[in-house]
Amino acid sequence: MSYTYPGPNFFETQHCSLAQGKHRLDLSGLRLPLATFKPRHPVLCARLFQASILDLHSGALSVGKHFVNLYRYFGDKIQTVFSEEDFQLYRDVRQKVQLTIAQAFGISASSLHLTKPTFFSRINSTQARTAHDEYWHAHVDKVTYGSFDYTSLLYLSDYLDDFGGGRFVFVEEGANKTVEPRAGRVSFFTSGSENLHRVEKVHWGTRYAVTIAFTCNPDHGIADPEFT
Ligand SMILES: O=C(O)CCC(=O)C(=O)O
Ligand SMILES: [Fe+2]
Repeated sequence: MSYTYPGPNFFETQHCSLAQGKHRLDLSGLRLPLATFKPRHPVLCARLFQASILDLHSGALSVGKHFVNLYRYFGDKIQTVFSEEDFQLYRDVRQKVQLTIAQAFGISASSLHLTKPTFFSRINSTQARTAHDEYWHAHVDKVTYGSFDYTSLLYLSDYLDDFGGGRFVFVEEGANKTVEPRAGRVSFFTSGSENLHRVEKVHWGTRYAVTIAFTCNPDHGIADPEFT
């Protein structure tokens, strides 16, 4: 199946604009599901202390070396964890990011499809327990995740106020370019080898972010999560 996909030169140009701080979108002030999850469920959150990934699409929440499915675990009671507004907000954010990426790259928003995994991440300075937790390795998203064509990162906490370390780094010969997470800051870039990147180890505090990915291939698209 063929689908439109901008060429590598285009990527490089866009990548440079990102490094100059252009591909940033400020969504600060938004209350996202993870932020509401914590105060509503302090006991659960304490028990799930090692949780690092939450995927609202599948319900997968990482707990130490394993994943539990929140939707299965809570069943009908999931409504005590999330509300319809949380899901609406998630969809609104996804749409806003999608429109912004389309505009920045000069493509039609309808040619972008949300893809998986799209997830919340929580990183603190506790030791990684599985290779999966080793977020600091340099990687190419398309290789790591397969279907990604565009990666976006929405940060939910502030570098140096909420955590130390944890900056996002584009790995480039001669010039590493970093993005400092700020709550509400969104950065986005094409997901190929032109954008090899890593996250610095978090030395203290807790860093929250959402990785939202898009594909140009409709076969790899996923639907927004629904509140049921
Ligand atoms: O959280 C970040 O800043 C980057 C995460 C990342 O590289 C990824 O999810 O692939
Ligand atoms: Fe990545």
